[in-house]
Amino acid sequence: MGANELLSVKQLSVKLHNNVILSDTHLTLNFGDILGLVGPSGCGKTTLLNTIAGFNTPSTGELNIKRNNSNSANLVVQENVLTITPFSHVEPQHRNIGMIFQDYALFPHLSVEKNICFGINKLPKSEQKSRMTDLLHLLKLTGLEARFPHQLSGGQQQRVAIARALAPQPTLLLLDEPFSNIDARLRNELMLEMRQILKQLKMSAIFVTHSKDEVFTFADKIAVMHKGSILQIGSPAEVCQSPNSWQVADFLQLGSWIPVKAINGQFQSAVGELPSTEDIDLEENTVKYKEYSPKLQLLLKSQAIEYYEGGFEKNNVQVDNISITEHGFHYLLSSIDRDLSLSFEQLSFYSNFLLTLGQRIAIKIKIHDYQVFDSYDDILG
Ligand SMILES: Nc1ncnc2c1ncn2[C@@H]1O[C@H](COP(=O)(O)OP(=O)(O)OP(=O)(O)O)[C@@H](O)[C@H]1O
Repeated sequence: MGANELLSVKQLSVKLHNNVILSDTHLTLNFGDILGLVGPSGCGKTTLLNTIAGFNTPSTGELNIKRNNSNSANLVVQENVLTITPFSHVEPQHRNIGMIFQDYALFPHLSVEKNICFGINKLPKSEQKSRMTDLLHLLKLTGLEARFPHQLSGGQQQRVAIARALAPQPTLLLLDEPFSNIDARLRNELMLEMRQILKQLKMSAIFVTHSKDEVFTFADKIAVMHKGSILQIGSPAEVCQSPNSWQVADFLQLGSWIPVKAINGQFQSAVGELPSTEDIDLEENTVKYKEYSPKLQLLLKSQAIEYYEGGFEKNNVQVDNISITEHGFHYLLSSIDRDLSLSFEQLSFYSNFLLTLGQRIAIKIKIHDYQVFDSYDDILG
């Protein structure tokens, strides 16, 4: 493992009740990084988290977890690396990992104080007291130590769950959908505060979420999962700028999709020909599509759409839906061209121009570095 790596997962597969849930999964996490696992429901996010925590056993592959808290290369010694394989299981309590469950799993019959100290009750009383006082302060829970979980708000319960997970001073924190039970209005504020706390503690963390907004606010890196594998891992900016597959771009809703046909390197669409591909390295792009695939899709961001005012003879779309947002009017456009192979129904377009429902207008694509993906493999399953 590299000096800065806290966790490495190699060729991991996991079977549950004879079903393959994870296959050939690779992942590395550096000290101090917060990684968000995202993907559609059922893709295996919780299974991966539970396998790292030690609640599932790998069928193949290997996990390596460092147990020390330091990222200083010369302090890392081999004995501090736990290696977990199908033949060498390490119990969850020996992994030095803290886990926060979606429902927080606080002990209802224990006070805040006893919940927090649950995992450190073998330490001397003075040490327990000192860690608890620090955590109460850090998580703004001072004064609530005698309360029971049912006497706390959802946000306070989450803070207690975090304090309890941090008390044993884990190397890694795992959080399963940590913000899903928090009121939508408070969620953003709480995410920013929790992120600050984890950064202050230099704590490494992996969290699971369904929400792209959550992952962009809370994570340093994101891993997009699909059908039991990680498709792409990188910083939010890297993944948004260069999604490596149709599934990644689609899950993160990076733009609208319109069908295209490739004819000698030139793409045709229901809103005209795309700018020339002369500058595009087709060799490189062939990893994303096969020229004759029947399901080539262009990823189109609203800013790449140019509106021709008064160009009615070139009308190619009509306005099917209008809503008002903080970015101006949001229109959903469908193509007028009914060529089934190229028509589209929901092109998202933000503009300050006032258009009316059913109005036909002309648009043009103004991008030069467009991204075309092949969604055929996904349709085949
Ligand atoms: N104990 C189990 N035995 C058998 N199959 C399971 C078990 N736990 C989960 N699965 C299956 O594994 C797949 C992945 O489940 P998992 O909970 O890891 O997905 P997820 O991405 O976290 O989903 P969600 O976002 O809906 O929570 C699902 O098809 C689920 O039905």
